[in-house]
Amino acid sequence: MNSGELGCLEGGDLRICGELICTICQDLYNSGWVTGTGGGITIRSGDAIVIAPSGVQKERMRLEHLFVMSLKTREYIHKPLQPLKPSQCTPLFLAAYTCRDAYACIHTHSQEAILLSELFPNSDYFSASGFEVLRHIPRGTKKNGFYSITDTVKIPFIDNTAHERDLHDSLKAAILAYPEACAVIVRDHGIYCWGDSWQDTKMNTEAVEYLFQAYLRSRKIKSN
Ligand SMILES: CSCCC(=O)C(=O)COP(=O)(O)O
Ligand SMILES: [Zn+2]
Repeated sequence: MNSGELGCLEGGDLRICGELICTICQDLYNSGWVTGTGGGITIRSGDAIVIAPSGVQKERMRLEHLFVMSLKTREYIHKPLQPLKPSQCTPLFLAAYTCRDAYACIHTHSQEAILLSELFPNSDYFSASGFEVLRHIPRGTKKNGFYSITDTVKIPFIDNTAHERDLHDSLKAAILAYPEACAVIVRDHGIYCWGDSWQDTKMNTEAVEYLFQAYLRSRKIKSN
């Protein structure tokens, strides 16, 4: 464990990851995809993963509030000096890192994810075809290429639970059952979305959330 307020977040790649986490959380808040203390993001640099604290307004976080964990040992390399706990999303972020070799993971609380849960109460997945934005959604990872407009993308649903940590097993099962998905919808809660880098993770989240918005709007117009 490094000493000092920032420890290993003082400089180098981990500081950059930490600064990105703070900035991207502000973007998520301004997009309306997180409110209150909900949602979050983690970013990885090699074996080190940077994690936000739990129960704080994520758009107001600063570097000194962040945790750093070793992916291999699961031990904390750095903890904030303030009495904070790591995000309850940590086991879920770890599922994306280990099952998909992701380099970042974003958790939103978007209303569109909630609306889709209501619209498809009995479906195992949300599916869509015919949208331009599909060309920006990877088949699980960009190493497998991207969807085309005529393809059908499937994004699995999992049921919500009272505690974030209890979502772990079903999230992991969905990640493994849908290798061509880069996101999972937690019913009536939000999404987890990952990627091969922080940039890919941010773009994948934007593309998936955009698809949800476009799908719901187009469905509304067609039903009028
Ligand atoms: C069901 S747990 C509620 C917390 C939550 O959904 C969330 O997104 C934020 O968790 P955190 O621990 O990072 O504040
Ligand atoms: Zn949440």
